Amino acid sequence: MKMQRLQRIINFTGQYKKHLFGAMFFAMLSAIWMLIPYFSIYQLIQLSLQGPVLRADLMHYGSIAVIGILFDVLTFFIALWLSHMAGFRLERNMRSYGVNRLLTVGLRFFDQEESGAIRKTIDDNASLTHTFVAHNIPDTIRSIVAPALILMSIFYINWVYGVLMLLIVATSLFLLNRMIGNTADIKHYMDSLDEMTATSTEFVRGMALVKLFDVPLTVFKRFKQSITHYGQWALNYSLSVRQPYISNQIVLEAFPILLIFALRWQKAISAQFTLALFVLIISVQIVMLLMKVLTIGQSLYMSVQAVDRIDHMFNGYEENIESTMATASSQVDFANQDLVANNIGFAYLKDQPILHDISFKLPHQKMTVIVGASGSGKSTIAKLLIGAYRNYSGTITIGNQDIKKLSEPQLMANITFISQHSRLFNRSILDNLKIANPSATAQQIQQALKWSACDDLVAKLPQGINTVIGQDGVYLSGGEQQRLTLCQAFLREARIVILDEVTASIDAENENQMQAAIIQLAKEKTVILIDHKLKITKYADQILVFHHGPIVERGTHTALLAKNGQYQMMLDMHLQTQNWRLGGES
Ligand SMILES: Nc1ncnc2c1ncn2[C@@H]1O[C@H](COP(=O)(O)OP(=O)(O)OP(=O)(O)O)[C@@H](O)[C@H]1O
Repeated sequence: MKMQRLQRIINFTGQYKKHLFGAMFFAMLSAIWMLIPYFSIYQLIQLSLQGPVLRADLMHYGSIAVIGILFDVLTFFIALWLSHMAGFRLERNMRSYGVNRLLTVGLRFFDQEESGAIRKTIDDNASLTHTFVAHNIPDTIRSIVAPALILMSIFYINWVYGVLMLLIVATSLFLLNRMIGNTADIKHYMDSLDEMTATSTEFVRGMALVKLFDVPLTVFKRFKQSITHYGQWALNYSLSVRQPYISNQIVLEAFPILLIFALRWQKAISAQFTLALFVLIISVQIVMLLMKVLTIGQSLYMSVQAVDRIDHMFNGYEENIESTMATASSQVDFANQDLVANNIGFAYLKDQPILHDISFKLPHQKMTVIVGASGSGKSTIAKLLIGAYRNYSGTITIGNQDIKKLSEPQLMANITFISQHSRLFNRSILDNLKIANPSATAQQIQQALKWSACDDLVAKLPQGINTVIGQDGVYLSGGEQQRLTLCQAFLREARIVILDEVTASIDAENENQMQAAIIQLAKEKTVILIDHKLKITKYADQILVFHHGPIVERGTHTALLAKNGQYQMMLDMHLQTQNWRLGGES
């Protein structure tokens, strides 16, 4: 299973797979060159036992050692260069994979997952696999091949020393393995690290608010808890590896020290003793190299997890698209069609209903305003209308088409959805408008700019409609951006426009201009406006009042005022808050 997953990571290197195999080959060569200095030392020890070592011998074996080191460095450099080529391609392909999967998931995904977390999951996991391929693979090859060759050579020289070396290395590796901990611990470590990173992002984002409102830092309790949790895990982990760590140090360091003491009591240095000392010293080197092999298990686990983590983020979000694949290719046209919702019931979480028995009709080319208390489900119904969630009870039809049977592209070709979070790209205004309708003529664009009250705004910009947003100090206010997104709505051919709280955070002047634009838009298209300012409601053909589940009132502004019910109450409260503000100003 792990091999298959490893194969999957390697497949992400694409055409650079051969670079990876090249890197493995050069890493093997470098391991052979790495042994040359040890060979020189061994030869010099042998010579020293036969008498004083000649300068010429020293120069000879010294030169061989230097050549060995140079070739070791060169071949390992080539190995790393090739593995980095493969690693960077892998990282790029992993990112493309993540981005392509973004295109396959339904809108529900973007409602449930935070954009920052999505970016982080794709970016961080892609870099994790890069480290594995670019660094760990050549390191591991070298760290396996070199010790294996050393061990074989020692066995060849003297099998007793071979066994001695094997014993030292095996004991040390056993202890080191205990130090690494199990995969559950590593997963725990990664999870708590992720949690700490996520909460730290929240901490940085929220800092401005803390300063503005002068609130105590206790609001970041979750951040503190995540640090404590991570710290606690790290401490427990360190304490749990205390014993094997100390034992390992004894194996690696105390034995050679004991041998040096033993040396003092020797009358003459025997060849056997010198060889034993050489074996011990070289064993330490082997353990150092093999340590890297042990940690590769950890890196491999983390890399395999990396692909799984990206997959996991998307799992379950493709169902919308798959279930409607059959009809995806056919075009549908909502022109002159009414939108009808019948007995809609919906809950994000089981047993926590948000919408209950909702029925309404949105006549085409009319303006419907949805109002209601915060959390009453206004945005939720909009999400159902655009097909982001399809697990609701009841039916939503446009003409005779059940929207559950339409694919997301079919729906989005006919519906424009704009929320207060809609943003423009940092491209020219014209480019942004063309995104809404690539075939819009200059005349249509001028008309849309006029209707959305953006013509003056564009005229004031240094390069007019070709001005690039965010460049040369050109920035647009939130209200100006909202007006331009409304201009996009005019340009789109979609017959239905849903506007979710688009005037929520804009000033009075922008609001008046937006209001005029929305009234104009309703002459062209079917408009559904979710609103809490209750200024535009008097122009609506229909108002739907939501109240935590069902629709409690419906009708025109005048009809609802006559009812003197929930709508009137909301209006009174709104007026009251406006008076408070006026009072504050005076
Ligand atoms: N993605 C989601 N997952 C789970 N619950 C959600 C999600 N989005 C909204 N909710 C919950 O559904 C309820 C209705 O939310 P919704 O955003 O539809 O209300 P709203 O009427 O638009 O409120 P507001 O006027 O404050 O924007 C709220 O209790 C909210 O917490």
